[in-house]
Amino acid sequence: MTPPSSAPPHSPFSGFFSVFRYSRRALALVWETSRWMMLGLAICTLIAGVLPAVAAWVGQLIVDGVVAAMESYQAASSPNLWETLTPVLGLVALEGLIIAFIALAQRGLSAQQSLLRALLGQKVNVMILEKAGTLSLSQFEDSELYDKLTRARREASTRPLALVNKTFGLLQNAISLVSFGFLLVQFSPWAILILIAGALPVFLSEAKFSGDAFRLFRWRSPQTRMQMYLETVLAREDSIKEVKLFGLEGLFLQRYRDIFTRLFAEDRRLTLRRESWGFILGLLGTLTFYAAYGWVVVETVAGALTLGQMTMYLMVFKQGQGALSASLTAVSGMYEDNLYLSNLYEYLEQPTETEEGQLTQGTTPGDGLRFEHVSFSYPGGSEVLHDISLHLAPGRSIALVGENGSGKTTLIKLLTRLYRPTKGRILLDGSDLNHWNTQALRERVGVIFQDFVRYQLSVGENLGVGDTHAFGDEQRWQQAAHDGMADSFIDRMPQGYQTQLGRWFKNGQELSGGQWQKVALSRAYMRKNADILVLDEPTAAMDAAAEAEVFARFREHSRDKMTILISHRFSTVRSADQIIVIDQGTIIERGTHETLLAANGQYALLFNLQAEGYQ
Ligand SMILES: Nc1ncnc2c1ncn2[C@@H]1O[C@H](COP(=O)(O)OP(=O)(O)OP(=O)(O)O)[C@@H](O)[C@H]1O
Repeated sequence: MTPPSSAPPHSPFSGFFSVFRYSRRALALVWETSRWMMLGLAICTLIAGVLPAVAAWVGQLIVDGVVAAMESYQAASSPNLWETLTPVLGLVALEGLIIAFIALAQRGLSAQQSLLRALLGQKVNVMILEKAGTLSLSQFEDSELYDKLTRARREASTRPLALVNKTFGLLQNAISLVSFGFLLVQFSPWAILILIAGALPVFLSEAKFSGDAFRLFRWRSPQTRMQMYLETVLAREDSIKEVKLFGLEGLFLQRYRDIFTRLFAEDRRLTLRRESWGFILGLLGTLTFYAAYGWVVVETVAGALTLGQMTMYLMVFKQGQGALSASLTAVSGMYEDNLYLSNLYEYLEQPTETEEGQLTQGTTPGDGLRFEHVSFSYPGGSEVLHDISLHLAPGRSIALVGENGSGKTTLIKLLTRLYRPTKGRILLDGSDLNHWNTQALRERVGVIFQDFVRYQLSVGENLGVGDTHAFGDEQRWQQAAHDGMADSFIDRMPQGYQTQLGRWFKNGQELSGGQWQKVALSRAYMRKNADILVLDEPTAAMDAAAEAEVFARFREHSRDKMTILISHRFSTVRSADQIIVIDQGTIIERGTHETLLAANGQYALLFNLQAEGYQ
């Protein structure tokens, strides 16, 4: 399989520097999250960068001081041990102090990093969720975008900080290196070259393998998503019932294991290659270090260096090499973080539909709703609605009837502008829906879809979501529950409207299918200003008596509203002013119950079929 076209170029180093474009944004993100902590990080980094070289230099002074003290002590006629030792002990104390400061700076770094990680994780997650709120339904149904979202959520909340930490780590090591270089150059400029030559190969291999790791991660994201999905199905209360009854655990677990085995094989291959190359090239670094070691020893024996200088150079070499390879690894790690961050920004920069309309009122108030030659195809799919025209005036009702998959719900999605027609137009009060302000439009529509959401919130809040302005308004809940016939069972619940629903949280109560439907219906009644009421299969789970009463109330409530009702039960739709029969996306019949029966077409056929079933 080939990686997707959006993957970075294959050659390990082409485009290497271009990916650093996200570093600046990551830094800006951290800066916005907490300026003080970023400054604190910078200061601690500076201290932790400079002090090791100072410690090495003081180390040299100590060794040379000890040698000088030994000589002067032995040469003196009346040696005073304390007097001879005082300067050296002073240096030892200074070294101890420096080391304590380095430890303090490092603690400061790790404390600020862990606090920043929490703040930044929250900030990035909020950014991801805010963006999710601006995406259209069709974008959500696009699997590529969904992949981007999953990838962004999985990794990107930790990556910005990782990038910033590495940037600071790099800075710290660079400062150390410059100060080490300053000491080392006095020995020989070649020593610096040896240091660099030893570390370069490891860096190049790291850069290549981190690019490979990223491409792997990106390419496999549909499989990872399938794994996450299987985890959900196997471990969530809403699916476990069916999983148990059909005995699906073994089947799904096997699929879960198979995906892991495949992914793990790839991981193992990459890890082994990465580490073997790292080891081989790392050996080169060790070799150069010991070459330099030998050189310093030779120079010391030859008398060109003091014992103190030898100790210092060896320390500087060792630490310098460590700092150099750490900086180079940080650079390749930054490359990796940048690649991951590109995910986040790709997702955040996903274009959203521009809000075209500003209308909060139509040009012909009172005209109602009109579909004019509307056709529609889902993105990438074939046409599911063909040339639909209809008119619904205030105070009137329409019922949509048709087989499964004929396009009834799709029509509602167009009306609520979750999708836009591919041909024709939809008018509300004489103005094209596209010209309406989305919020003004949505406030006019109260809709319950068949797959309404069962929120794991209190029963009152489950009603309140119907009108965000009255989300916590208990009086409005009660009124809506009364209208939707949910009040009688809510009153019997242990904590009334405060009763927690669902099983996710402590003391959560589960409702029956019909009770949930009454909650959903009441939720639609929360929308007091809505003058278009849409009920998509609102009573499928209710008993016959409840259904009859629901519709009696519904008619009463919707006297001056426009109502659209979708139902497979003919007893429900027969009282609508106009019944529209849809077949494979086309309107094939329309009229009242009586005229359609008289016409003896599809409606009459289906009605009689259902009536027979009841006899
Ligand atoms: N999100 C989607 N993406 C692509 N195709 C879809 C989508 N939703 C529905 N369809 C297709 O559109 C057609 C109409 O579906 P729709 O849900 O409107 O039917 P319906 O009449 O409401 O059916 P039912 O009575 O079963 O609820 C179906 O063929 C379905 O496969």
